[in-house]
Amino acid sequence: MDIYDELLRWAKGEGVELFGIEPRRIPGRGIGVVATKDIQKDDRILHVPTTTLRAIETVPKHITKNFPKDARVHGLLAADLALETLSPTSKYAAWNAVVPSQSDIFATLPLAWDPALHPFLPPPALSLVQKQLAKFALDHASFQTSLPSLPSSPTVPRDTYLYTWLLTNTRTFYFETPRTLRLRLPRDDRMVLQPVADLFNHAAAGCAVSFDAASFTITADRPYAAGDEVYICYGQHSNDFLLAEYGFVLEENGWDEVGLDEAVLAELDGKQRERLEERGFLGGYVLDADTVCYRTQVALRLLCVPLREWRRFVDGGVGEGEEAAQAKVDRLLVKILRRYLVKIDGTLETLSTLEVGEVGQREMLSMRWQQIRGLVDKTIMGLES
Ligand SMILES: C[S@@+](CC[C@H](N)C(=O)[O-])C[C@H]1O[C@@H](n2cnc3c(N)ncnc32)[C@H](O)[C@@H]1O
Repeated sequence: MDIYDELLRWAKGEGVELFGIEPRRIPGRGIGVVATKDIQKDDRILHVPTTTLRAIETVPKHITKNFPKDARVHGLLAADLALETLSPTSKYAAWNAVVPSQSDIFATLPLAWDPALHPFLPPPALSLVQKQLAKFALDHASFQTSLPSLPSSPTVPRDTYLYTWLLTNTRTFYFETPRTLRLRLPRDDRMVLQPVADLFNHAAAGCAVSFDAASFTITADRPYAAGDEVYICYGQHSNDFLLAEYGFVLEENGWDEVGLDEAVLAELDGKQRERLEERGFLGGYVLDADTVCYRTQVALRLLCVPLREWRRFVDGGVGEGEEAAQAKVDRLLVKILRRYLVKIDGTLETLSTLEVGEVGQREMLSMRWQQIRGLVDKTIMGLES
């Protein structure tokens, strides 16, 4: 019996039901879920009882009681995995056997890459990785403090905990349990691990995931032919988000966007930044395949029109010289984006000769910067036409 059959046998015993799908190895994406027969739109394809979930409630008491009262669910689930995976008699052995290995996780997740590669992440991805590092440091400190009080005082290397922490980060679903609600945990920490449902890969549009107190259900969003990979959508995420949080980028991603803070903020002096801050418009500048965001328009307009006119624009008023003002903003934007293209090309050039990290990691970074270059280029062409 292979590891997937073993997982399905175990899952069936837990009440998990699969309808016309099965897990399969997919080149470049680890494991994914594939249709074993033709599936119609709205067909129910997976049903997972909430009793199978690994949640804050299922973390053994001897672990939770040694963690601080306000410990994050993420940190607790990772602790449970790190301690339980070490045990050969794990109740979750069938699930443990199919999840990505430590070396796979470390190769794909930027947080675990050689830090010398971090400056080459696009700024929005870098900012997410820095936030992850801060959260990991807190969770790891709690974990280390708790180890001596656990039965047999185990020794768990930092890398083992980092592995289970990242595994948790890439495989959890949003779910409200009685305890996450009672403790009023932040939304991003209302997480559960969901064996089998966690085998679905992501696409910009995918099957619908719904849940209630009793179960999670996944329903086909469209027809699938036998042999097709079936996806869910982890959220409306840009490729920078997917890279930082999940370690991949999509070739086709209608939710993709390019962060422009670096390029736009460089144009602003201290007073201008202060003005934008006062009105809630400092930073968060992005463009996507179709538009440059309103926040960017507000920031650049400050550089193009007298203050009184800018204030009227921010307040939603349109003055007489609106067309001329917008033309000025567009010209400035083209100039800024052209400068940004030069910077992107420099980054791509450096990446092509860099020797830190793994080849696959540098290729992933180059691919992402090429995507960003494509979106910036497209925007310039749109503005100039
Ligand atoms: C919830 S798991 C999905 C199952 C996973 N492929 C596995 O082997 O166990 C999420 C991970 O799957 C991979 N993944 C998901 N969607 C992907 C996609 N569209 N392309 C490449 N990798 C993807 C990433 O490594 C991500 O961190």
